[in-house]
Amino acid sequence: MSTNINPRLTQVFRFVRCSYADGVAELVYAFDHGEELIERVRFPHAPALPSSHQAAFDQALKLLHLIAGVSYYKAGVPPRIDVADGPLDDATANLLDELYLHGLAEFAYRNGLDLRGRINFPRLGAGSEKASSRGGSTQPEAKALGLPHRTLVPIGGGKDSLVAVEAIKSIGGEATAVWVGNSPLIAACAERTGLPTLNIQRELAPGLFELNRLGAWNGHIPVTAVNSAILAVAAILYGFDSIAFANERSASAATLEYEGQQVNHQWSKGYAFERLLGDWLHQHVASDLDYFSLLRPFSELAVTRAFAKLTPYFDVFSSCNRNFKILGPKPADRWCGQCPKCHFVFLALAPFLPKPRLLSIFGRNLLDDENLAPGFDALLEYQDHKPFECVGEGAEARAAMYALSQRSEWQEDALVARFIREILSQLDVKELALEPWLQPSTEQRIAKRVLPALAFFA
Ligand SMILES: CC(=O)N[C@H]1[C@@H](OP(=O)(O)OP(=O)(O)OC[C@H]2O[C@@H](n3ccc(=O)[nH]c3=O)[C@H](O)[C@@H]2O)O[C@H](CO)[C@@H](O)[C@@H]1O[C@H](C)C(=O)N[C@@H](C)C(=O)N[C@@H](CCC(=O)O)C(=O)O
Ligand SMILES: Nc1ncnc2c1ncn2[C@@H]1O[C@H](COP(=O)(O)OP(=O)(O)OP(=O)(O)O)[C@@H](O)[C@H]1O
Repeated sequence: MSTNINPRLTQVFRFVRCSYADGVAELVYAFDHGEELIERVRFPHAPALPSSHQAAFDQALKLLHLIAGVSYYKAGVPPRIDVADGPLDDATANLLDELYLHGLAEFAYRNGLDLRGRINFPRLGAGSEKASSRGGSTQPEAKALGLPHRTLVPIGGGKDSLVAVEAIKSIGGEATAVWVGNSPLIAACAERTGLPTLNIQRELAPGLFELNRLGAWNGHIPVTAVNSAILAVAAILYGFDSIAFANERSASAATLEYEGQQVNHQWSKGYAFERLLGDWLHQHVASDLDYFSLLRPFSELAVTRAFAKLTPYFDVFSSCNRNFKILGPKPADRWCGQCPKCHFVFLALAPFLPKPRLLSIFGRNLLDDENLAPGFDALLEYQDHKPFECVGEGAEARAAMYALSQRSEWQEDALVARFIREILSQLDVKELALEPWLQPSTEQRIAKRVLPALAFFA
């Protein structure tokens, strides 16, 4: 990218081309006629692709190109989107319109932008009723590829994916722990699972960092969608029939509502995206490739209860996202203790772990630090909205805090005592029970072969 381009002033975001050779996918983008931005995804020890799988692979790669473009599109959000390959079928255009609008909703809100009506991927037969095909696609399924009955289990370094791993291990069968990027923390968690591992490397186009320095728009992107698309390519390449994410039910709840639009930091972890991508893969890639979340029926509290039994992971895992920066310094400890993820995971594990055990994981008692009151207030949605982070619903944070307020070993800690003193009287105690949060819901799309893994949570 020539250094004098201000991406905020560009007119067109272009999906230039994508290619794959020798285990490396190249995804190429540009603003107007500026320099190319090239993202590379490296698939280690990639096997040769059988010719019967080529068409499916090409479709998955094309979707990855379109989805990963969100990191670059956001730098300028120009009024036009151009896809060099030509317009998209309705299902593909719908998926992308939804992903870019909702996945960038936090980005738009925090930058004071309104993306409604601005994101229109070019579609075949443009002018046809966009809304009519939103309700459910009638497109037939792609053919089955006879993919091996093996599961890719993405690992994020935190508690959720480790719970999913153990649930899948409980039913036997082949599974591989897979992660994108070069985090040593995630690598250590993946090793600890005892499963075979697969580490896919992703290099953002260096030009993006230059654009950021030049004052590009910047903010949150739906990174789970990017990881999901990478894993769909991997499933076809290496031969897996299932991709089992660990996105909990609570991820579908909006962070806040603004001018009639729901803003959800975790949109691409939510059920709406899971349905869109799962259906799209069945229609365009292979009818026997299943993409789903194994934790979809469960709240964050149900997940932390399950994780509390997984002691072998206590000295390796971390949910603190500050560990996962590509650039810049990482925290000295696995838990920074300052961010909403640290606060939430501490609070959500507390009802299910002996107190000394919890303190040994975090190295300190976050609920006994007055300075952290604003952080915990936001989690409880008390005088603030839920933080822009991957945390549970306000109501489940309140249920966890209430449970602690009833226990002598926690009652005197600064923030629990403050909850009892200042907040509890404003709440309806009937709505603070922990038990309802531990019940699974029925909404899920888990592949039939993997469904018995739900017994792990009984
Ligand atoms: C680790 C993190 O939280 N990063 C966010 C942070 O980025 P920062 O500038 O502080 O440092 P880097 O992570 O090194 O990124 C440098 C710049 O690169 C761009 N970028 C990075 C990754 C990517 O996939 N696309 C990109 O465009 C971006 O311009 C960075 O500035 O702040 C950024 C700006 O707000 C965020 O975009 C970074 O978020 C990452 C994409 C990220 O991986 N975040 C996850 C921890 C995250 O938010 N996960 C969500 C998943 C929700 C979902 O729907 O997918 C969650 O756990 O809830
Ligand atoms: N780098 C990554 N590579 C592959 N999958 C990832 C990566 N980071 C996160 N994921 C997956 O995305 C989903 C959401 O991530 P999330 O951070 O919520 O989970 P987690 O790290 O397992 O748990 P926690 O909520 O404690 O952080 C999980 O299925 C996780 O495995």
